[in-house]
Amino acid sequence: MFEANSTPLFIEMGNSAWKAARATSQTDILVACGRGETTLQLHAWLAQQPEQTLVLASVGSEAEVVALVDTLCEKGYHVMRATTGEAADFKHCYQEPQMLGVDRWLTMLALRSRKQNCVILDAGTAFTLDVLDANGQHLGGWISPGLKLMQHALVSRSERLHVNEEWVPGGLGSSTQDAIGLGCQAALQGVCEQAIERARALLPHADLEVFLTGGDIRYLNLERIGAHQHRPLLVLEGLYTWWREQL
Ligand SMILES: Nc1ncnc2c1ncn2[C@@H]1O[C@H](COP(=O)(O)OP(=O)(O)OP(=O)(O)O)[C@@H](O)[C@H]1O
Ligand SMILES: CC(C)(CO)[C@@H](O)C(=O)NCCC(=O)O
Ligand SMILES: [K+]
Repeated sequence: MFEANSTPLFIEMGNSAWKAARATSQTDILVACGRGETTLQLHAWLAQQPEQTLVLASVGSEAEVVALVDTLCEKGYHVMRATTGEAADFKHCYQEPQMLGVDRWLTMLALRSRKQNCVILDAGTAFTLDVLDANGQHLGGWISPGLKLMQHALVSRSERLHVNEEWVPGGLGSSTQDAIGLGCQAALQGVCEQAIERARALLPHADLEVFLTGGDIRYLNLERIGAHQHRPLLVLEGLYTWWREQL
């Protein structure tokens, strides 16, 4: 389909990490190929990749993104940047359309061709919900703190509190770290379950497809979520869809 050296790298600049993927040559399937935290790490990583065309989207500040794109262009890369905008067969409901985060917009772009009612749960730095109906209408969503943000909000307000990366699983914690881990995990689980419930209430007679993405999905009790598809690269899939439609 594409020449290996003519297909771009797809890069999402998230709130705390960047993630990259490339399309396999035979199919439309994306494969994750890089991840890092700083732009310095991104430049070092890019220097080792063959691609010279970059398709990117960023939830960072406009000044940061512009500076990054300028630097990449100076280094000789051809950069295509996706921003929240308009797309055929899909309409989002924000009164100020550009205010919708590009990561959220891209997940819906990736799913709109299904013409299904979709619930999209993204558990990253922030937790986001978006509901897209079968007519391609975005009904709206939620934004709440992600797991780490919740934990750090507690720690930042009290000298006494500390968190662990991992905590002992179970119902109740018998240390501060476990109690915070379990409490925040329960909050994340709760927001996911309520999100699905709310979407069902809005679309009572319709089938709903539930899509999960974001690294913190691993902390969810998936049995309680019910039928779902786990799509770790959903934002990048949307970026790929966007790119295909620019050609
Ligand atoms: N490949 C990975 N390597 C290391 N940590 C990961 C990986 N994937 C996910 N994680 C962990 O999962 C958490 C959530 O991941 P995700 O990539 O969804 O969000 P994020 O990078 O924190 O947020 P954002 O997408 O807003 O930048 C991160 O805090 C990270 O610690
Ligand atoms: C909510 C986040 C931080 C999730 O990554 C991002 O989508 C964003 O910055 N959004 C802008 C605000 C909004 O979507 O309403
Ligand atoms: K995200």
